[in-house]
Amino acid sequence: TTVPAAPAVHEAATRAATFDGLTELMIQRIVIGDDVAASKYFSGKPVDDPVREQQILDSVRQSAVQLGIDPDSTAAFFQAQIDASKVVQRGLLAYWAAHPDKAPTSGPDLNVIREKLDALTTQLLAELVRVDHLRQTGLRCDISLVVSIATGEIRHHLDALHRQAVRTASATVC
Ligand SMILES: O=C(O)C(=O)C[C@]1(C(=O)O)C=C[C@@H](O)C=C1
Repeated sequence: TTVPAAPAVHEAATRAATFDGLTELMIQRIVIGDDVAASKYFSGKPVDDPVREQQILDSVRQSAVQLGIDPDSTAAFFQAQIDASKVVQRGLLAYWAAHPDKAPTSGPDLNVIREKLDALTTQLLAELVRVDHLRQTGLRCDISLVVSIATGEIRHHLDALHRQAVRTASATVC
């Protein structure tokens, strides 16, 4: 009988994994912040919705337990994603207030945007499971993250505001 070499298998998985998938989804969520900002520009609703935030955090905690990942670090990760959206929203709303000619001419329905964010939450949770081991590798985690973020920022042509949001979003990954 062959005994599987568990540490070797784990090594291989660690080497193979990257943060490319996770950072892609984080950036997609940040870009949706543009739609949220446009919707709030027209509705006048505040950027902060503490009730909605608590719903998201409670729900991801429950999912984390079911998926076998740490609920506290999962909630911290999603709090960072929410904070990143607020960076984008505040930046755009301030810019549009100062330059109304640059403001959007229509805003999408917030409920429709939230459905998109909920779908991304499910995908982000699956990625957190996939990269769970990589998040605990210290310097290797930091290096992998920097590479994936740089790749994603270039692919999405992110401006300074959105790159700032990526920094906020990625703060709790490693
Ligand atoms: O749903 C909203 O109203 C948003 O602004 C999005 C979002 C989020 O990132 O999920 C961000 C800030 C709010 O406090 C609540 C949720």
